[in-house]
Amino acid sequence: MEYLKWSYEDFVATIKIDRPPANALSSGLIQELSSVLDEIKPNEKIRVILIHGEGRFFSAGADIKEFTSVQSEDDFSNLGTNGQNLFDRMENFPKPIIAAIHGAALGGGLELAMACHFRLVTENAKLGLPELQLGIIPGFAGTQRLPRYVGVARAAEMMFTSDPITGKEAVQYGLANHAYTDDELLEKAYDMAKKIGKKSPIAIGAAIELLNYSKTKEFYTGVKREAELFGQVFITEDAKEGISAFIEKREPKFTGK
Ligand SMILES: C/C=C/C(=O)SCCNC(=O)CCNC(=O)[C@H](O)C(C)(C)COP(=O)(O)OP(=O)(O)OC[C@H]1O[C@@H](n2cnc3c(N)ncnc32)[C@H](O)[C@@H]1OP(=O)(O)O
Repeated sequence: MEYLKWSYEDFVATIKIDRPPANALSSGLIQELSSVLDEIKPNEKIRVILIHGEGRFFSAGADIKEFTSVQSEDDFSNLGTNGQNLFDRMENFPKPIIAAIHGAALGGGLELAMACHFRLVTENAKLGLPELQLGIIPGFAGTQRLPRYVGVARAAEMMFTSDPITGKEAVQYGLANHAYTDDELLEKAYDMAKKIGKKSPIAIGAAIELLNYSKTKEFYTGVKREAELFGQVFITEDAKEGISAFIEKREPKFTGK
């Protein structure tokens, strides 16, 4: 494993995202996460998964630098579908997955966290979907999951302004369950994971399946349309401008083309 470090103890697997400087979710990292889930699924010594990030952030999202090597609408759309599929698998995974978020969970980083069964945060963490700042749209099912947690109006504000909310606000809005100090986060998250690990894995698996019944057919129609538009928006001049502006560390100038 190049980008993930993981181990398990007390029925809890801890997966650390370790891809400096921002734990950006490259296609290689997404592939590794999928392989880790393959290993964890049959392992009876693992009943709960805790995901967190090494360094300053949980994850700053999909790897914007990798975007510059993607050429076509279809390739970009497929990149979105890959992430959507992994995150759907996580949400339906038979073992609970908890995200412990410090620093920032932005774009794909928040989409990853939203696919976990719940989120614990630090008070000052930044959570947001800033893709519109890049002239693109969220593409790992964030357009469908964020409104389920915070409501359509708040999701609209977060996406349209690209402004993140704090960990404290995330708890108020229902996006995260609890906010802790930086020092407390991992210990509290691990304690909670251990507590869940003492439950019957059969009952927990059944509870996860039942919780996911609230996901409607519209969700899957929505993520399919998200993948199409993710590709269509990516081939615009505005997307080239937004991504270049990020890499060149300047404000983008969008023209509507
Ligand atoms: C389907 C999904 C789509 C997406 O997820 S699109 C991506 C959405 N995410 C974002 O737009 C977030 C972009 N990043 C930021 O806004 C900022 O960064 C932070 C708030 C996370 C941190 O800001 P600061 O503390 O000022 O650090 P820094 O100098 O901007 O970043 C440190 C290094 O990390 C690289 N980096 C940050 N985010 C990404 C990313 N998402 N993809 C690739 N690289 C990233 C930077 O470029 C830089 O690198 P260097 O030190 O070489 O200049």
